[in-house]
Amino acid sequence: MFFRTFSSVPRLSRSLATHANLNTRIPAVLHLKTGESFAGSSFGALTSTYGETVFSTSITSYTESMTDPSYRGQILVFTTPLIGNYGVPSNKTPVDSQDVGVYLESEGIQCSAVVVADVAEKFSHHRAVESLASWCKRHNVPGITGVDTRAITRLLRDQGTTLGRLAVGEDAQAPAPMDEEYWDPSEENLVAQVSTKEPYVLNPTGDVKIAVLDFGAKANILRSLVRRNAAVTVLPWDFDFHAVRAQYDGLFLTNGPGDPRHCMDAALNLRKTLEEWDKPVFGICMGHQVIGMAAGLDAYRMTFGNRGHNQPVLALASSGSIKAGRVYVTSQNHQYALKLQDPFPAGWEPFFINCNDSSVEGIKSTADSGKKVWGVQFHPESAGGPLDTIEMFTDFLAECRAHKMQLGLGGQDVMGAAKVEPALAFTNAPQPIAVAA
Ligand SMILES: NC(=O)CC[C@H](N)C(=O)O
Repeated sequence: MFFRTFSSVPRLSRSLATHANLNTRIPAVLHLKTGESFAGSSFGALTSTYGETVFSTSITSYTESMTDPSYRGQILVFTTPLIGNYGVPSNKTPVDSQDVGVYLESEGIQCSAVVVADVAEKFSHHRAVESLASWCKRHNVPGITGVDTRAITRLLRDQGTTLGRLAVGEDAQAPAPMDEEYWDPSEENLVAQVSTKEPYVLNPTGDVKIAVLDFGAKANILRSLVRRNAAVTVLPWDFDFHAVRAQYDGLFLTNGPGDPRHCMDAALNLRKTLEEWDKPVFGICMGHQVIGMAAGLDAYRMTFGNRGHNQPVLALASSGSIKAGRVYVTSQNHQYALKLQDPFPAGWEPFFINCNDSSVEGIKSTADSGKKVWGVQFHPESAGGPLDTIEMFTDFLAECRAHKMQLGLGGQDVMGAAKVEPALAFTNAPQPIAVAA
């Protein structure tokens, strides 16, 4: 196989030598399945790994990105050259917050490895408790530094997301893996690995009951609901929501890693719910893709996806705080997207498109469909990224509250024949959910 080795950028190598506590004498090599190899130095865990090599253009928020479950199975290349300069905060929720239990986006680092031009071992931030290198080491995640991330990014942009291996220490001396040795995370159902195994409840005294199907939820999605006083029940991704729908005022579908085709059953279940239920439904990223598949749209794999905190999207329709014709700057992390088709399935319309590549960034139910369903490919909850679309959470909960009020006033069960179970007495402890007969 054609094999090229790119050496480190000299300027970066010199700056590396000034950092203490890195494994700077320990070699590391990033191999791409397409035949290129990039030699640098190890930081973080002294272990080798496989993954899907992707790049993110985010300038800050490396801790949030690395703990985002949607990055599961990915070797994350940061295009910003200096990463680690503000260290890593503790991942315990501050005592004044009763919400989600973690400060970052999940309990631990989710990506397989990180690729950084110039990792900073010296860090400075009032919240920082350790360096990026020591955090990676504690979570057994390897990193490589001193490589030309510009060259890697240009390759990935041209040839698309590419399977890779980060070889560390003695492994770095070994030849590049054979094609069949590369691990392809898209073959696996990564959602099943990261979703909660048991239902649990946050903020049980909230005034509106929201069920969350967890495909790999970022903590800030849960925080964004709880901070707007929703009582949030987080359910496993494959939970039979249809059977318990009567207990909730709205349904939320989260982000999640991997190929959305692994979630086709969830989409088919959702289709059943959407046929019989008119309460509000909101989905983000994987959740949006699941809504789209339920609506009859196809999902496809993009060349290199969109990852970064500076993706402009144009609103095509007005809804709540979103105004048609405005451009919102958004946080994104996805490899797949819904196909734009003409006409759209009956009862659905495009909501946003990406200003860079014209990909579908959102869909919604039409005003005359009698439904209140929204899906967005980007991340309104940010963490990291701009807060341009954060009020979509307020919009969603306002719709859930309005719907609940109508029910209260009319005293009618909108599900017709469906039997309404008495609300469960939830606590914060994980507990089984009663399934309506
Ligand atoms: N952040 C997400 O939910 C990503 C969704 C899906 N895994 C994709 O890559 O497109």
